[in-house]
Amino acid sequence: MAPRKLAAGNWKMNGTLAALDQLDGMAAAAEDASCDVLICPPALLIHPMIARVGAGDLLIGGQDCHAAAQGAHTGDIAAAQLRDAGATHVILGHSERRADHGETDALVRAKAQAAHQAGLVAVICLGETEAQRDAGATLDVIATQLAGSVPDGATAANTVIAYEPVWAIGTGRTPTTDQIAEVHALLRDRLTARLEDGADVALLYGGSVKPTNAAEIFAIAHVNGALVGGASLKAADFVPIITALDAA
Ligand SMILES: O=C(CO)COP(=O)(O)O
Repeated sequence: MAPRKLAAGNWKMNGTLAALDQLDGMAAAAEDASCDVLICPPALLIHPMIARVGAGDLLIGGQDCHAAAQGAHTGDIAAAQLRDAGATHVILGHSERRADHGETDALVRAKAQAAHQAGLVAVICLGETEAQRDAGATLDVIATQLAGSVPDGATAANTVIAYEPVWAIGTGRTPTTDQIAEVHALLRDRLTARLEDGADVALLYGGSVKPTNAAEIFAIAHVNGALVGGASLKAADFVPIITALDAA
């Protein structure tokens, strides 16, 4: 088995019901493509999205879940509630949540465990800051985040890892292909050493992925797809990224 290719869109805190119009083109591209295609909208849009696209090939996911199965956690969402709404995946440990909500590797690991228990695929995000890269600490930072954020029980079927350098998110700046290759090789090595099917875990790159740079990024060894922010909001931008991944 090889890693399944995945084109994933993270809508972050963007989109209202009017944005559902963008889904039709994305759903059509997902039907045509052999790679997996996932959109993670704000939680309020999960149900309307699934109602709009039906049980087709376009997968819908959440952007976070609580580590507990249920209970007194005002404002939070449980993994089982995402699953109940029809989500198949949940993004965890995005750098914006690590920064805005103080999420640690241990918390991300606990959330991933909750996601697995609920039957969701955890898309676990890792990435260095610009200061960490400038200090030459990138590989150490990534290895530490990976070791701390991935729970026991992770498999290629229930876990995806997304490498998202913090300085590349929403900036239009991307690492060189060598820099991406170096991190993805480390991820593959560590996952293969730790998990029985670590060679098959899908590894995504994220950070300023656009239609113009997607093909170059998808040609890098151990890049099995992308986690796309801004360019996943419009079908005109996201569909060419899906097509590039399918062709890679
Ligand atoms: O954070 C990201 C996806 O999770 C990347 O965002 P951009 O594609 O907008 O840089």
